[in-house]
Amino acid sequence: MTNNERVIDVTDLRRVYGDEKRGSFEAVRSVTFSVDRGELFALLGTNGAGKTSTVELLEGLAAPAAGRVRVLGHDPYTERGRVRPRIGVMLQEGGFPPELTAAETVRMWAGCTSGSRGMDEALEMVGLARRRDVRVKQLSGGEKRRLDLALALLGRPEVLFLDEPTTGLDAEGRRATWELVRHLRDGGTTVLLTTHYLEEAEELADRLAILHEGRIAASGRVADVVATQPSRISFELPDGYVLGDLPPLPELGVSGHEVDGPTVRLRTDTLQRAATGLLVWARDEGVELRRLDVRGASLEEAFLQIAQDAKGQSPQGRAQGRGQGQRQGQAQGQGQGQAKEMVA
Ligand SMILES: Nc1ncnc2c1ncn2[C@@H]1O[C@H](COP(=O)(O)OP(=O)(O)OP(=O)(O)O)[C@@H](O)[C@H]1O
Repeated sequence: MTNNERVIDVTDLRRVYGDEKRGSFEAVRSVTFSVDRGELFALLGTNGAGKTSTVELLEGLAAPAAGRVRVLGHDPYTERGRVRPRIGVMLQEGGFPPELTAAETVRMWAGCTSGSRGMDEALEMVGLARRRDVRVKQLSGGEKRRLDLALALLGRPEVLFLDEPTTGLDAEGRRATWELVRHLRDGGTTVLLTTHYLEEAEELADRLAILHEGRIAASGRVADVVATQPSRISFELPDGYVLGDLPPLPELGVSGHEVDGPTVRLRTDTLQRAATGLLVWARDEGVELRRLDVRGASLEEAFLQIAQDAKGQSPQGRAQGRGQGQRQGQAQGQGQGQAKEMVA
């Protein structure tokens, strides 16, 4: 539950690596977003998009080149002492001493954390209670990630930063971590998550931002980001039929189509109208639309499209994009004559 208290507030954030002498690189370029108390916010993006670079600034591990960061009302870099005890951080790589056991690792860490949750409780929460006496070097990759999470939870943080928390976990471990993160969020913990698993963001995030080359390419509630993408209908044309035999696609609210042998794929922002129009047509014709598949857009489709659009806007992306999409028709022209040839 959120209560509109801005726990994370980021305005026009920039991060630059290197220097003028060796050459510099701007990894985070004018990023602005905020996260309310009790909200789970996901940062998504392709490799190198700038997720970790952004999160590190929020954790106070580095100072921004420009812009403003506030976590719990404080600058996490210059007021680290005020912010650090109230946040939990799960980095991408824990780097624990390999000879210590899981329990010793937690005990060592607990010594550096104020307001500690008990060691047993932390290990229990991440499902490592039975592995407490196993040395870190003997833990699996997924177990190490969970140990990392246990350490982040020790201080009963108000804000939890999770950088790719389920990378390396099997399906069961991933589900268990989702369950735990949801439970923490429901208990009022504010969570900032980075992930490459779009299903994870779909499952957990109240809101998200998609980063591309250091900029936010799209943001909002998951449903709103997904709703920017068209729904899809695919089916096989009945024997003896061609695309031009269907009702006019613009009248069905179809915004684009592809024909691949007998398979027709339609894109539409008015799914019910298009699906109804097609089914009524099939009934009236007395034919079956084989392999009929009707589906709303997914976050994965939205992500891929947004990343592709963002790439297309960079000079390099435009050059790469030339020549793409030639097989895709626009409903306005419909290209039915050409499609007839393709399916005849
Ligand atoms: N210490 C550094 N020095 C120079 N460049 C860096 C440094 N750390 C990251 N970068 C560059 O900054 C860009 C953003 O990296 P970052 O790790 O923030 O991306 P990311 O979105 O977290 O990627 P991934 O999903 O692969 O973890 C990349 O081009 C990366 O090569």
